[in-house]
Amino acid sequence: MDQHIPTQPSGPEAAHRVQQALAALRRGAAVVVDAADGPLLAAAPECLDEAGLRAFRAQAGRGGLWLACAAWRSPDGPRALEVSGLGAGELLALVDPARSLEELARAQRLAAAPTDADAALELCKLAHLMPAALLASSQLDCPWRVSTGEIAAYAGWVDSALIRVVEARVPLALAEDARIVAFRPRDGGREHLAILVGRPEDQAEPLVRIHSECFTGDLLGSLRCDCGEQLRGALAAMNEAGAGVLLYLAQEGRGIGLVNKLRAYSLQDRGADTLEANEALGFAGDERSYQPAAAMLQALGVGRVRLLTNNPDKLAALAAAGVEVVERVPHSFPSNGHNESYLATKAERFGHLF
Ligand SMILES: Nc1nc2c(ncn2[C@@H]2O[C@H](COP(=O)(O)OP(=O)(O)OP(=O)(O)O)[C@@H](O)[C@H]2O)c(=O)[nH]1
Ligand SMILES: [Zn+2]
Repeated sequence: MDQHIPTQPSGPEAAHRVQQALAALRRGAAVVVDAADGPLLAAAPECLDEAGLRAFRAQAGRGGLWLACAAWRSPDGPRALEVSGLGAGELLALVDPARSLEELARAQRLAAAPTDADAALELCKLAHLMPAALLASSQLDCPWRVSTGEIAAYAGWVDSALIRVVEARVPLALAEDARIVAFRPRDGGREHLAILVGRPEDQAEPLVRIHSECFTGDLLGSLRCDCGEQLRGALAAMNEAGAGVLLYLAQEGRGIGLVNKLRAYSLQDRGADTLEANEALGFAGDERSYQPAAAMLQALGVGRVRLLTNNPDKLAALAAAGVEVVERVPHSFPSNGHNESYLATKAERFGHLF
């Protein structure tokens, strides 16, 4: 048996193994999570077709197949369903967050998930897939293996350093004197961008905005949220003030990824609010880390800021990372006929200061 014994849970080699596992999951292949109780074979049901499921069964051998979902939790941990006889379409239907919870609860077929199911579910989150995993215990060889320690250490390792890659002048309609500096995460993932208006490094306390990517709001002008207005409003305020830094973080959907955000939207269309929708999918309300934002400010030599935000988490995260927030500058815009309840939920359930 190819028993993988990690020396360090974090570092380039461990990160490489995690990344290979993420890519494998996304194309429907099975990966092995080396856990305390032995190897656990895992695949993402949303990426499995019938052929993939057959291959999974062959790798799993004679043991049973379990389906775990981060949303199916009891106070004792994740729960799972015995799914040995089911087809790929049936598995997918079971993890459909819009219908499964209720049905499963009624049938009361949920049992305690195999040990270390959480690590497999975390791997799905890192792959920006739905946190649901088909699981089996396996003794067979598999080219993609990661340990639970490597999975746990991965996000922190990625966030702990950024590489400053390039700087270019990019005149913007709202701020002609603008530059973009790109910062690449340590795992070679998508770059975070700092948009510098004027010369913020020359100001004692420049305006700063931490903005998480929102494809729908920023680019398409979606009216479901306030992101587009916040983005453009921040650039205009910085232009007006003569300088500022807008950190554009590659953290779509508060860190759950665009596809999962669209899943959350579809749950919101059935009555959930933005927090409940995240939770029904098995995510926390907010899955972001502001470590990259603090690291970018430090790299840019900006240690004291006036932060454009309504989000208390951003204030706390910057302070904890050693960036002094001398002032919170409120950053709200009128509602538009589609985002009233989104804005109300931010105030009522996320503690946003309006
Ligand atoms: N999961 C999820 N993400 C959403 C939803 N609506 C918007 N987002 C994402 O939320 C993020 C926007 O967050 P920010 O602009 O940083 O706003 P904020 O956390 O409200 O904080 P401030 O605007 O600074 O007060 C973007 O990544 C959006 O894609 C939603 O309904 N569900
Ligand atoms: Zn948005």
